[in-house]
Amino acid sequence: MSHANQPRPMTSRRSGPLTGQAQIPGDKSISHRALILGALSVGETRITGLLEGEDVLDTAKAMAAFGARVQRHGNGDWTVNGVGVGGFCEPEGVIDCGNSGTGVRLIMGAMATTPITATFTGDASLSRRPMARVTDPLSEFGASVTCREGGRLPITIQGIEDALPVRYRTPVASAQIKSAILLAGLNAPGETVVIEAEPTRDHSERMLAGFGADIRSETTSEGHVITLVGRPELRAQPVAVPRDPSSAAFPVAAALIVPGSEIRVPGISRNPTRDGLYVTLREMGADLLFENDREEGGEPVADLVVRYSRLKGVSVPAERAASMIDEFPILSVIAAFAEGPTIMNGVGELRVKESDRIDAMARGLEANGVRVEETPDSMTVHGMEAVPGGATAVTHLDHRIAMSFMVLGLASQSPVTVDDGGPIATSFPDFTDLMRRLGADLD
Ligand SMILES: O=C(O)C1=C[C@@H](OP(=O)(O)O)[C@@H](O)[C@H](O)C1
Ligand SMILES: C=C(OP(=O)(O)O)C(=O)O
Repeated sequence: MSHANQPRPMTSRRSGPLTGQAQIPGDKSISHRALILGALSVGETRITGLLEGEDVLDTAKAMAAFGARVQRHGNGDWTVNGVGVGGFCEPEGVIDCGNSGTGVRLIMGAMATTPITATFTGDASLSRRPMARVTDPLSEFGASVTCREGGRLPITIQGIEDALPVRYRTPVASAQIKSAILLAGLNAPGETVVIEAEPTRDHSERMLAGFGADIRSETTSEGHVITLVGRPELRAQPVAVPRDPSSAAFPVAAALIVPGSEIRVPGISRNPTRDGLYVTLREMGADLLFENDREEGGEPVADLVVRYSRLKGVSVPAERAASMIDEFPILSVIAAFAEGPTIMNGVGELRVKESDRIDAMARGLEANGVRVEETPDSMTVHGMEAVPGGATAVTHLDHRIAMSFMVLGLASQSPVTVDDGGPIATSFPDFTDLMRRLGADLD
């Protein structure tokens, strides 16, 4: 699915104090995985709290195309009757993953060791993104891959029947590469091993274990090593999807930079592979209070109270990047209101997300009067007392760029406009209404 083709400009304006409770939607990463693992399981998986953003709805459609029975029963309430590991049927049509890198990469992994053929496509943003990082290891299982030059979509994969297990060191820190390999390893005999130089989000490991797979993670001299025993019978599970810390980052940022604000964000993830932004904000002097630590759906969560804070710039270490990889756009907005520079290191991966996020944020911030310096894998934002605003930022079909500049405009001197807010629907369809309920002036 692709969001409306007509660009939808949005504008945000300097707002009064934000107050109230921000009910964040379900985690996008966990939602994708719940649908895919449900489809690869025997029995009925009931999912509650599923994110009903376009990315996830595209994955739901894809799982149905591969033969699972996927049904919506109410807001976030879904069931998936799976076909078992290796049970995917050959889809009749092309699998359109819209704007979603997670969707297309994990689904290619899930089907690569089943003897069926599938063709994958996506929107203009997804079609620019590198896919060889996933199709290369899938070829090592024995799958045949046909793709556009440069390893980009559209891609046709002919899955292999007698796959061989793979031992693979990921070339960059990427949970999508890791997860695609693990999903392919489900239908290979023996042990499939993924080695990461540094840990990335561990939702796949947690959920594969929850569905009955034999999977273990350990840190050795080689790095972070994940070992999966192939050909398990995955058992259908109830999945309660926790709320998305990457989506929560936007109202959290707004409360931090709009004077007089205090908001509450219930049930936010405290998964250490996802909390780098909150560690960084604490270092910047943010007033963050986490309460009621608990576990939901196998994930650590807590309630967060955020208050407006006078912040100072910091240097973010490169080894923290993976645990906050999607939060750098909104961090660069927060940094614009901090005292001194905020240096973001080891962020080269931002250049191959839905957009080149370093370039998109640097150009948009500069247009709105903020000084930014960049290198191939770093970005430095120089904070200022009063951010001018008053310009239009180009979003390049990137939801997090759009939401970041909508937050900027809530505290800048003059309004901020984005050329197209449509892509926000891929991850946070309720963003505008939720922000308005907190008192934000945007449309
Ligand atoms: O595995 C996932 O669900 C995701 C992993 C991240 O990508 P990489 O791990 O490939 O950097 C992140 O950018 C994306 O939003 C979701
Ligand atoms: C990069 C992101 O998602 P994906 O890779 O799934 O498109 C994101 O949500 O910021």
